[in-house]
Amino acid sequence: MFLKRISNSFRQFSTNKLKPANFTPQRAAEYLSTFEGGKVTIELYGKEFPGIATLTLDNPTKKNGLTGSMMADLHYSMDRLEKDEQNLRALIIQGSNGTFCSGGDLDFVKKICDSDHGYIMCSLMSHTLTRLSRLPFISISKIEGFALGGGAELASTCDIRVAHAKAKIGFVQGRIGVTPGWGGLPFIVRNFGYSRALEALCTAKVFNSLELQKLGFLQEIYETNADFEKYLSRYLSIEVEPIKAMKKGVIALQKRDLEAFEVERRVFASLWGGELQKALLSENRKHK
Ligand SMILES: C[C@@H](C(=O)O)C(=O)SCCNC(=O)CCNC(=O)[C@H](O)C(C)(C)COP(=O)(O)OP(=O)(O)OC[C@H]1O[C@@H](n2cnc3c(N)ncnc32)[C@H](O)[C@@H]1OP(=O)(O)O
Repeated sequence: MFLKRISNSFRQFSTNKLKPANFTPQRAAEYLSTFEGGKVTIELYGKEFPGIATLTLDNPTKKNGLTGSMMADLHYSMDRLEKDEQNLRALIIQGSNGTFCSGGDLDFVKKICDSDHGYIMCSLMSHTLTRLSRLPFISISKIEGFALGGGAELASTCDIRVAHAKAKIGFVQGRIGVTPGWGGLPFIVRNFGYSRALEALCTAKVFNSLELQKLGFLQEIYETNADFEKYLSRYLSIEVEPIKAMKKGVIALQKRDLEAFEVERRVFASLWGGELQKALLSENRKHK
Protein backbone atom coordinates (compact mmCIF):
# COMPACT_ATOMS: atom_id res chain seq x y z
CA MET A 1 0.00 0.00 0.00
CA PHE A 2 2.80 2.39 0.93
CA LEU A 3 4.60 1.68 -2.35
CA LYS A 4 1.60 2.85 -4.35
CA ARG A 5 1.95 6.31 -2.87
CA ILE A 6 5.56 6.96 -3.65
CA SER A 7 7.06 8.57 -6.73
CA ASN A 8 8.22 6.87 -9.90
CA SER A 9 11.84 7.67 -9.19
CA PHE A 10 11.49 6.08 -5.77
CA ARG A 11 9.92 2.99 -7.30
CA GLN A 12 12.76 2.70 -9.81
CA PHE A 13 15.36 3.06 -7.10
CA SER A 14 13.74 0.98 -4.42
CA THR A 15 13.68 -2.44 -5.96
CA ASN A 16 13.80 -4.21 -2.59
CA LYS A 17 10.72 -2.50 -1.11
CA LEU A 18 12.44 -0.62 1.71
CA LYS A 19 10.18 1.34 4.02
CA PRO A 20 11.27 4.90 4.93
CA ALA A 21 11.54 3.91 8.60
CA ASN A 22 14.19 1.38 7.59
CA PHE A 23 16.27 3.95 5.74
CA THR A 24 19.64 4.31 7.39
CA PRO A 25 21.27 7.70 6.83
CA GLN A 26 23.63 6.02 4.33
CA ARG A 27 20.69 4.55 2.40
CA ALA A 28 18.88 7.89 2.50
CA ALA A 29 22.03 9.62 1.15
CA GLU A 30 22.28 7.12 -1.71
CA TYR A 31 18.64 7.63 -2.55
CA LEU A 32 18.57 11.43 -2.27
CA SER A 33 21.75 11.73 -4.36
CA THR A 34 19.58 10.75 -7.35
CA PHE A 35 17.92 14.20 -7.11
CA GLU A 36 20.69 16.08 -8.84
CA GLY A 37 21.73 19.73 -8.95
CA GLY A 38 24.23 21.95 -7.20
CA LYS A 39 27.17 20.78 -5.16
CA VAL A 40 28.86 21.01 -1.79
CA THR A 41 32.63 21.45 -1.85
CA ILE A 42 35.06 21.17 0.99
CA GLU A 43 38.56 22.52 1.43
CA LEU A 44 40.14 20.82 4.38
CA TYR A 45 43.32 22.77 4.85
CA GLY A 46 43.21 26.44 3.97
CA LYS A 47 46.72 27.84 3.42
CA GLU A 48 46.04 31.24 4.88
CA PHE A 49 44.24 29.97 7.95
CA PRO A 50 45.92 26.82 9.21
CA GLY A 51 43.56 24.28 10.71
CA ILE A 52 40.45 25.97 9.32
CA ALA A 53 38.39 23.97 6.82
CA THR A 54 35.77 25.53 4.56
CA LEU A 55 32.56 23.94 3.32
CA THR A 56 30.76 25.78 0.51
CA LEU A 57 27.15 25.33 -0.65
CA ASP A 58 26.85 25.97 -4.35
CA ASN A 59 23.61 25.98 -6.33
CA PRO A 60 23.89 29.37 -8.04
CA THR A 61 20.55 29.49 -9.86
CA LYS A 62 18.62 28.59 -6.67
CA LYS A 63 20.31 30.88 -4.13
CA ASN A 64 22.07 27.75 -2.87
CA GLY A 65 18.84 25.92 -2.07
CA LEU A 66 19.75 22.32 -1.26
CA THR A 67 18.88 19.50 -3.64
CA GLY A 68 18.92 15.84 -2.62
CA SER A 69 22.41 15.36 -3.99
CA MET A 70 23.67 18.36 -2.00
CA MET A 71 22.16 16.79 1.13
CA ALA A 72 24.04 13.59 0.28
CA ASP A 73 27.21 15.66 -0.29
CA LEU A 74 26.79 17.18 3.17
CA HIS A 75 26.52 13.67 4.64
CA TYR A 76 29.74 12.59 2.89
CA SER A 77 31.44 15.84 3.94
CA MET A 78 30.86 14.86 7.57
CA ASP A 79 32.65 11.55 6.86
CA ARG A 80 35.68 13.51 5.64
CA LEU A 81 35.64 16.02 8.47
CA GLU A 82 35.35 13.30 11.12
CA LYS A 83 38.19 11.35 9.49
CA ASP A 84 40.59 14.24 8.98
CA GLU A 85 39.88 16.07 12.18
CA GLN A 86 43.32 15.77 13.85
CA ASN A 87 44.68 19.18 12.88
CA LEU A 88 41.45 21.10 12.47
CA ARG A 89 40.48 23.86 14.88
CA ALA A 90 37.45 25.16 12.99
CA LEU A 91 35.09 24.67 10.07
CA ILE A 92 33.54 27.57 8.17
CA ILE A 93 30.22 26.89 6.43
CA GLN A 94 29.37 29.39 3.71
CA GLY A 95 27.41 29.78 0.48
CA SER A 96 28.76 30.74 -2.93
CA ASN A 97 27.79 33.81 -4.97
CA GLY A 98 27.02 36.13 -2.10
CA THR A 99 24.31 34.16 -0.35
CA PHE A 100 24.23 31.47 2.33
CA CYS A 101 21.32 29.11 1.62
CA SER A 102 17.66 29.63 0.73
CA GLY A 103 16.63 26.32 2.37
CA GLY A 104 15.46 23.36 0.34
CA ASP A 105 15.64 23.74 -3.44
CA LEU A 106 11.92 24.19 -4.02
CA ASP A 107 12.02 22.25 -7.31
CA PHE A 108 13.43 19.31 -5.36
CA VAL A 109 10.99 19.94 -2.50
CA LYS A 110 8.08 19.69 -4.96
CA LYS A 111 9.37 16.34 -6.24
CA ILE A 112 9.57 14.82 -2.77
CA CYS A 113 6.41 16.41 -1.40
CA ASP A 114 4.90 13.45 0.46
CA SER A 115 5.20 12.24 4.01
CA ASP A 116 7.42 9.24 3.24
CA HIS A 117 9.95 11.31 1.36
CA GLY A 118 9.79 13.97 4.07
CA TYR A 119 10.69 11.28 6.59
CA ILE A 120 13.64 10.10 4.49
CA MET A 121 14.96 13.65 4.01
CA CYS A 122 14.55 14.41 7.70
CA SER A 123 16.29 11.19 8.71
CA LEU A 124 19.33 12.10 6.63
CA MET A 125 19.49 15.80 7.46
CA SER A 126 18.91 15.42 11.20
CA HIS A 127 21.67 12.81 11.28
CA THR A 128 24.00 15.11 9.34
CA LEU A 129 23.26 18.18 11.45
CA THR A 130 23.72 16.22 14.66
CA ARG A 131 27.11 15.05 13.37
CA LEU A 132 27.95 18.63 12.45
CA SER A 133 27.10 19.78 15.97
CA ARG A 134 29.34 17.08 17.43
CA LEU A 135 32.43 17.69 15.31
CA PRO A 136 35.40 17.81 17.64
CA PHE A 137 36.34 21.33 16.52
CA ILE A 138 34.24 24.49 16.33
CA SER A 139 31.94 25.26 13.42
CA ILE A 140 31.22 28.81 12.26
CA SER A 141 28.53 29.75 9.75
CA LYS A 142 29.47 32.72 7.61
CA ILE A 143 26.12 34.13 6.55
CA GLU A 144 25.93 36.45 3.58
CA GLY A 145 22.72 37.30 1.71
CA PHE A 146 19.91 34.98 2.74
CA ALA A 147 19.69 32.12 5.22
CA LEU A 148 16.09 30.96 4.99
CA GLY A 149 14.18 27.89 6.15
CA GLY A 150 16.56 24.94 6.19
CA GLY A 151 19.41 27.39 5.51
CA ALA A 152 18.67 29.10 8.82
CA GLU A 153 18.53 25.67 10.49
CA LEU A 154 21.93 24.78 9.12
CA ALA A 155 23.35 28.07 10.41
CA SER A 156 21.70 27.42 13.79
CA THR A 157 23.49 24.11 14.13
CA CYS A 158 26.93 25.67 13.93
CA ASP A 159 28.61 26.59 17.20
CA ILE A 160 29.00 30.22 16.14
CA ARG A 161 27.21 32.47 13.64
CA VAL A 162 28.83 35.44 11.94
CA ALA A 163 26.79 37.40 9.42
CA HIS A 164 27.24 40.19 6.92
CA ALA A 165 25.63 43.47 8.00
CA LYS A 166 23.03 43.12 5.24
CA ALA A 167 22.22 39.43 5.75
CA LYS A 168 18.61 38.31 6.14
CA ILE A 169 17.80 35.25 8.23
CA GLY A 170 14.42 33.66 8.80
CA PHE A 171 12.80 30.43 9.87
CA VAL A 172 10.21 30.71 7.11
CA GLN A 173 9.15 27.06 7.14
CA GLY A 174 5.75 28.02 8.60
CA ARG A 175 5.08 30.17 5.53
CA ILE A 176 5.12 27.03 3.38
CA GLY A 177 3.12 25.07 5.91
CA VAL A 178 5.84 22.96 7.50
CA THR A 179 8.14 22.86 10.51
CA PRO A 180 11.95 22.74 10.41
CA GLY A 181 12.78 19.31 9.00
CA TRP A 182 16.54 19.22 8.90
CA GLY A 183 17.06 18.40 12.56
CA GLY A 184 17.77 21.99 13.56
CA LEU A 185 15.04 22.51 16.17
CA PRO A 186 17.13 21.75 19.28
CA PHE A 187 19.81 24.14 18.06
CA ILE A 188 17.29 26.90 17.34
CA VAL A 189 16.03 26.57 20.93
CA ARG A 190 19.63 26.49 22.21
CA ASN A 191 20.50 29.72 20.38
CA PHE A 192 17.36 31.76 21.05
CA GLY A 193 16.04 30.28 24.28
CA TYR A 194 12.60 28.61 24.47
CA SER A 195 10.24 31.57 24.06
CA ARG A 196 12.28 33.51 21.48
CA ALA A 197 12.69 30.30 19.47
CA LEU A 198 8.95 29.71 19.37
CA GLU A 199 8.44 33.37 18.48
CA ALA A 200 10.93 33.18 15.56
CA LEU A 201 9.36 29.94 14.31
CA CYS A 202 5.70 30.87 14.73
CA THR A 203 6.00 34.35 13.22
CA ALA A 204 8.44 33.26 10.46
CA LYS A 205 9.91 36.76 10.67
CA VAL A 206 12.87 37.47 8.43
CA PHE A 207 15.39 39.18 10.72
CA ASN A 208 18.23 41.51 9.89
CA SER A 209 21.69 40.99 11.36
CA LEU A 210 21.46 43.64 14.03
CA GLU A 211 18.22 42.21 15.40
CA LEU A 212 19.75 38.76 15.59
CA GLN A 213 22.89 39.99 17.26
CA LYS A 214 20.76 41.63 19.97
CA LEU A 215 18.92 38.34 20.46
CA GLY A 216 22.24 36.52 20.89
CA PHE A 217 21.75 34.41 17.76
CA LEU A 218 24.65 36.10 15.96
CA GLN A 219 28.01 36.44 17.61
CA GLU A 220 29.53 38.92 15.16
CA ILE A 221 28.56 41.14 12.23
CA TYR A 222 31.05 41.91 9.45
CA GLU A 223 31.08 44.42 6.60
CA THR A 224 33.94 43.19 4.43
CA ASN A 225 35.76 39.91 3.92
CA ALA A 226 38.78 41.49 5.55
CA ASP A 227 36.64 42.07 8.68
CA PHE A 228 35.57 38.44 8.61
CA GLU A 229 39.17 37.26 8.27
CA LYS A 230 40.17 39.47 11.15
CA TYR A 231 37.46 37.81 13.24
CA LEU A 232 38.68 34.38 12.14
CA SER A 233 42.28 35.15 13.00
CA ARG A 234 41.25 35.41 16.67
CA TYR A 235 40.99 31.63 16.72
CA LEU A 236 44.56 31.23 15.44
CA SER A 237 46.07 32.46 18.67
CA ILE A 238 44.78 29.39 20.54
CA GLU A 239 46.28 25.95 19.93
CA VAL A 240 44.15 23.19 18.40
CA GLU A 241 44.31 21.04 21.57
CA PRO A 242 42.58 23.42 24.00
CA ILE A 243 40.01 24.43 21.36
CA LYS A 244 39.01 20.79 20.94
CA ALA A 245 39.00 20.18 24.68
CA MET A 246 36.71 23.18 25.20
CA LYS A 247 34.30 21.99 22.53
CA LYS A 248 34.20 18.53 24.09
CA GLY A 249 33.54 19.93 27.56
CA VAL A 250 30.88 22.36 26.35
CA ILE A 251 29.02 19.64 24.39
CA ALA A 252 29.03 17.33 27.39
CA LEU A 253 27.81 20.07 29.71
CA GLN A 254 24.75 20.72 27.56
CA LYS A 255 23.34 17.71 29.41
CA ARG A 256 24.17 19.18 32.82
CA ASP A 257 24.22 15.79 34.53
CA LEU A 258 26.86 14.26 36.75
CA GLU A 259 28.33 12.28 33.88
CA ALA A 260 28.79 15.50 31.91
CA PHE A 261 30.71 17.14 34.75
CA GLU A 262 32.92 14.06 34.81
CA VAL A 263 33.71 14.72 31.10
CA GLU A 264 34.58 18.31 32.02
CA ARG A 265 36.97 17.08 34.71
CA ARG A 266 38.58 14.54 32.41
CA VAL A 267 39.01 17.02 29.57
CA PHE A 268 40.52 19.52 31.98
CA ALA A 269 42.88 16.97 33.51
CA SER A 270 43.97 15.77 30.05
CA LEU A 271 45.49 19.20 29.33
CA TRP A 272 46.54 20.21 32.84
CA GLY A 273 50.26 19.61 33.36
CA GLY A 274 50.79 18.67 29.69
CA GLU A 275 53.62 19.82 27.41
CA LEU A 276 51.51 22.59 25.90
CA GLN A 277 50.53 24.09 29.24
CA LYS A 278 54.11 23.95 30.49
CA ALA A 279 55.50 25.52 27.31
CA LEU A 280 52.93 28.33 27.36
CA LEU A 281 53.35 28.91 31.09
CA SER A 282 57.10 29.28 30.62
CA GLU A 283 56.49 32.16 28.19
CA ASN A 284 55.01 34.28 31.00
CA ARG A 285 52.51 35.81 28.57
CA LYS A 286 50.51 38.91 29.38
CA HIS A 287 46.92 39.00 28.19
CA LYS A 288 46.04 42.68 27.97
C1 LIG B 1 11.82 23.02 2.50
C2 LIG B 1 12.02 23.59 3.85
C3 LIG B 1 12.87 22.67 4.65
O1 LIG B 1 13.14 22.95 5.81
O2 LIG B 1 13.22 21.61 4.15
C4 LIG B 1 12.63 24.95 3.69
O3 LIG B 1 13.81 25.13 3.56
S1 LIG B 1 11.52 26.23 3.65
C5 LIG B 1 12.34 27.53 2.81
C6 LIG B 1 12.33 27.30 1.32
N1 LIG B 1 12.89 28.49 0.67
C7 LIG B 1 12.16 29.49 0.18
O4 LIG B 1 10.90 29.48 0.21
C8 LIG B 1 12.89 30.64 -0.48
C9 LIG B 1 12.16 31.18 -1.67
N2 LIG B 1 12.93 32.21 -2.31
C10 LIG B 1 12.92 33.47 -1.89
O5 LIG B 1 12.26 33.86 -0.93
C11 LIG B 1 13.73 34.44 -2.70
O6 LIG B 1 14.06 33.86 -3.96
C12 LIG B 1 15.02 34.86 -1.97
C13 LIG B 1 15.87 33.68 -1.51
C14 LIG B 1 14.66 35.76 -0.79
C15 LIG B 1 15.92 35.66 -2.95
O7 LIG B 1 15.22 36.72 -3.49
P1 LIG B 1 15.88 37.62 -4.64
O8 LIG B 1 14.86 38.62 -5.06
O9 LIG B 1 17.22 38.10 -4.18
O10 LIG B 1 16.21 36.61 -5.82
P2 LIG B 1 15.21 35.77 -6.72
O11 LIG B 1 13.95 35.51 -6.01
O12 LIG B 1 15.12 36.41 -8.05
O13 LIG B 1 16.00 34.38 -6.82
C16 LIG B 1 16.91 34.07 -7.85
C17 LIG B 1 16.48 32.74 -8.43
O14 LIG B 1 16.68 31.75 -7.42
C18 LIG B 1 15.49 31.01 -7.29
N3 LIG B 1 15.39 30.51 -5.93
C19 LIG B 1 15.61 31.19 -4.79
N4 LIG B 1 15.45 30.39 -3.73
C20 LIG B 1 15.11 29.18 -4.21
C21 LIG B 1 14.82 27.93 -3.62
N5 LIG B 1 14.86 27.74 -2.30
N6 LIG B 1 14.54 26.89 -4.42
C22 LIG B 1 14.51 27.05 -5.77
N7 LIG B 1 14.78 28.20 -6.38
C23 LIG B 1 15.09 29.25 -5.62
C24 LIG B 1 14.40 32.00 -7.62
O15 LIG B 1 13.19 31.34 -7.93
C25 LIG B 1 15.00 32.70 -8.80
O16 LIG B 1 14.87 31.88 -9.93
P3 LIG B 1 14.53 32.52 -11.37
O17 LIG B 1 15.73 33.37 -11.67
O18 LIG B 1 14.40 31.32 -12.25
O19 LIG B 1 13.26 33.31 -11.18
